[in-house]
Order: sequence, then structure tokens, then C-alpha cells
Amino acid sequence: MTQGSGPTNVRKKSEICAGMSTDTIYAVSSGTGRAAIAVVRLSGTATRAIVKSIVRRLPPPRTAILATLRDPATQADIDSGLVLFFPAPRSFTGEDCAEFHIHGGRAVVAGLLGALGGIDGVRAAEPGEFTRRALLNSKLDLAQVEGIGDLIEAETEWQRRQAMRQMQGGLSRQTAQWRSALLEASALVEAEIDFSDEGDVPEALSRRVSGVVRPVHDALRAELAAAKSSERIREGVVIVISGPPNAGKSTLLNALARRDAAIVSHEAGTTRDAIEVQLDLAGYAVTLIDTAGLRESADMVEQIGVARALEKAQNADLVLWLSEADGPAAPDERLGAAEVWRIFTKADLVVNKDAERGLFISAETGENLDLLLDRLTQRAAQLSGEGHAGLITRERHRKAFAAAVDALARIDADPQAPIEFLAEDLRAALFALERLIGRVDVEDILGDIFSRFCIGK
Ligand SMILES: Nc1nc2c(ncn2[C@@H]2O[C@H](COP(=O)(O)OP(=O)(O)OP(=O)(O)O)[C@@H](O)[C@H]2O)c(=O)[nH]1
Ligand SMILES: [K+]
Ligand SMILES: [Mg+2]
Repeated sequence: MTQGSGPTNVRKKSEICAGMSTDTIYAVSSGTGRAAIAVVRLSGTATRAIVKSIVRRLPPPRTAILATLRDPATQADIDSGLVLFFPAPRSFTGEDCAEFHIHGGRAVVAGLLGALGGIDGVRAAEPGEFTRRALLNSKLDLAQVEGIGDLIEAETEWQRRQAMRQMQGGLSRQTAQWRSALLEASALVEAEIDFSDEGDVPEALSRRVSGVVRPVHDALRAELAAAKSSERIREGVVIVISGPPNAGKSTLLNALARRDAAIVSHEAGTTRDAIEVQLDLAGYAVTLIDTAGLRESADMVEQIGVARALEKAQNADLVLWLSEADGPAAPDERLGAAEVWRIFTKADLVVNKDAERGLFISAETGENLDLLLDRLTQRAAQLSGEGHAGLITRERHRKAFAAAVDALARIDADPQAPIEFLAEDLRAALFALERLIGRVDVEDILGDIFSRFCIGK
């Protein structure tokens, strides 16, 4: 039986809001550093008054006006720029919001921030605070907030597409459907508990409950099965370069990254730490990791490097085992990798290239480097589900789905179990789904999510 998933754990949004301040907040929402244009954003009840004090009028809702911005304390002009006003609730946060689009010079931005900071009841925003307010005002749910975070972080095309889907409510809508199906089953069961004596579930009821639970159970399981692909889209496919010392591992990393990320030398044991580079292969994110050459060594630091190399290989999606043509006969047995490709290096020095043994490459002449890159791109696409991945994009989702599936599996396994068990399992599944979209326990999850948000979002 599951425990602790009863309604007592359910916290309402009003309780979460209790700890929120109602300050009006501001932040630079565009990037840091010099730029053509900077966007400074405001949110909170003082927004109207602040806009009027800086540009002497309030723009019509959601319409840009060109105005001179003035420091209300000194009456000195700061810049001229575009000003927009978004009255509540039709704004990103659900509160009154405004945007100043000013010239992006450091002194201009500092001038406006200084003026805003000098106004009472107004303060600089915490990282993610605008989005947090949007969440608390039900403009977004938790899964959509994660989608926004992912969209800002997105570096490849498929990361962007996946984040967009989540931000637009893909996960939220589907979860809401499953939830309402389970709520319907739960209502049937609770009614039976209220109106009948203790005992087993009447067969008609258990059939109706099964009819609702089974498709949800199947759908959640299918999502779990696809989870790895979508997590790979978000986090990157992990490819580790391993092999004996001096095989040319760092040379290959540099060639694929098109920069000197790792030190190359003729001395065996050059690389100690794992060196990671991020690649964008046809829109798929790949983390390529160069590691220390595997050999016995009396050197303490090298030993640590070898241990790290093995650990990286064990957790990789794919290991490229590099060696010279006369290198070890087989990849190291300790790799324990999901998939290992045999690659022979320094092909420019080899006369007899037996293609049966593996791919021969040369960083010196470029031989077969494009072919290797093509194969890596294809494999990265496959490992990422060719982009058509599921709804689960992170560990938090996977855990929630797994908890719901556990509970539904118990019902599917024994639909005639005592009715209290059935009720409890349905509650557990519902709780897991509600946690997923942040209907419950939202505060526990928020800190973790917003710690990774940038200021101004
Ligand atoms: N001729 C030739 N030499 C190469 C090629 N690739 C690498 N080398 C040379 O091989 C030596 C070792 O290269 P690294 O890339 O440092 O080898 P590594 O596997 O990273 O070595 P460790 O980090 O010490 O394990 C260097 O002198 C490279 O210039 C190649 O394709 N052809
Ligand atoms: K070396
Ligand atoms: Mg190296």
C-alpha cells in the first residue's frame, strides 16, 4: 500500500502565496553586457505609478509609445525608448506589467535601474521571480514553467522544439486528461465506500474502474518507455572517447569540436581529467567526452583519471574505443558501456587497413572523419527518438510517471482487491499526476527549478 498521499498533503495556492511579497519588481530581461537594445521589465501594483513618474503618461494597454525616460528623483533625462504597459490580468505575470526598451549601453541601463531602485516599494527581482508570479497567478503551470526554462537553455533545434511543446502545455494538457479519467474512477470508488458495507469491490464496479484505469496505465507506461529519448534531447546524447594512452583520443575530440579543447602531445598519459565539449549534430545535442588513456600507472593522479574515464564510459550512451592498428586486440572489459564502436586511429601510418576490424580514421589527413561524423549524427538522432520523443523530459517527470504507474499496476493486477486498497491506489496515482503539474507540493519543487532561472525571467 502507498502511504502519505492523502489530501492532507495537498496545499492550496492561497497558502503558497502567503509567503509572497507584493513588492513591485524590476529587472533587465535582455542579456547582460553591451547591446543595441535592452529590455527592462516591471511587475506589481506600483507599475502604473512608476511608468507615469518616469515617462509622465501611461501608454494605452499593450501599445508601444516612444517617450523620453526621466529619473523621477533628479528630473534628469536617462534615454528615449519604447514603453509598453500590460494591465493585469492580461500580462505575463498576471499583475500590472511594463517594459522599457532602451538603448543597451551599460550606463543607460544602469541609469534606469538606479532610477527604479530609488523608488519606494520597488526592488530588483530574484532569478525567475517574474515566472514564479505567473505560476502563482495561474498564468502557467509547473510543467510550462519548466518548458520556459528549457527554452531559454535550448542550444539545438530539437531542444527548442521540445521545450516549445512543453511551454505550450503539451505535458499539462495530457496530464489533465489522465487526471480527469482517474478522478472519475475515484468518484465511483468513493461512492461505493460511502454507500456499501465493507468488503470486496462488486464486479460491475471493478470492471468500470478497470475500463478507465487500463488505458491511462498503458499511456503512462508508453511515455515511460520513451522517456530516455526525450531526456537525451534535453540533456544531450553522451558519447565518450576511450582507449589506451596516445591512441589519438584528444586529437579526435579537437577535430570534432573544431577547436583545441584538449591538450595533445606525444607523451602517453597527457589527458587526466574528463574533458567535455557540446556538439550540435543536425539539431541533436551531444556531449562528447575525452578521457584519460586506460593503463596501469603508479601515478596517483593518473589512476584517478583512469577511474573517472571508466565511470564516464559506464554512464555513456556510446563509447568510441580508439586504438592504433597494432593496439589492444579488444576494448577494455571494464568499459561496461551500452554500446562500443571500434575505431582505428592514425590511418595515415597504416598500410593494411582491414575494414572488417572497424573504421580507420586519421586526424592528420582527415580520412573518414566525415564518415564518422555522419554515423555519430545518425546514431544521436536514433538515440533521441528522431526528435519524436515523448512528454517526459526530466527526472522529476519520470519519477512522477513511475509513481503513478506503480499505483495503477496494483489496480490492474488485482481489480477485485478490497475497495479501500483500490481507493488508496487511485489517490496515489492522482497525487503523482498532480505533483507533476504542480497542483500539490509546488513549493518543494519550485526552489529547485528557479535556482536555474536567470534574473529577469
Ligand atoms: N600520424 C598521426 N598522428 C596522430 C594522429 N592523431 C593523433 N596523433 C598523434 O598521436 C599523439 C597522441 O595524441 P593524443 O591526441 O594526445 O592522444 P591521446 O589518446 O589523447 O593520449 P592520452 O591523453 O595521453 O591518453 C600526438 O603526438 C598526436 O599528434 C593521426 O591521425 N595521425
Ligand atoms: K598523449
Ligand atoms: Mg588525451
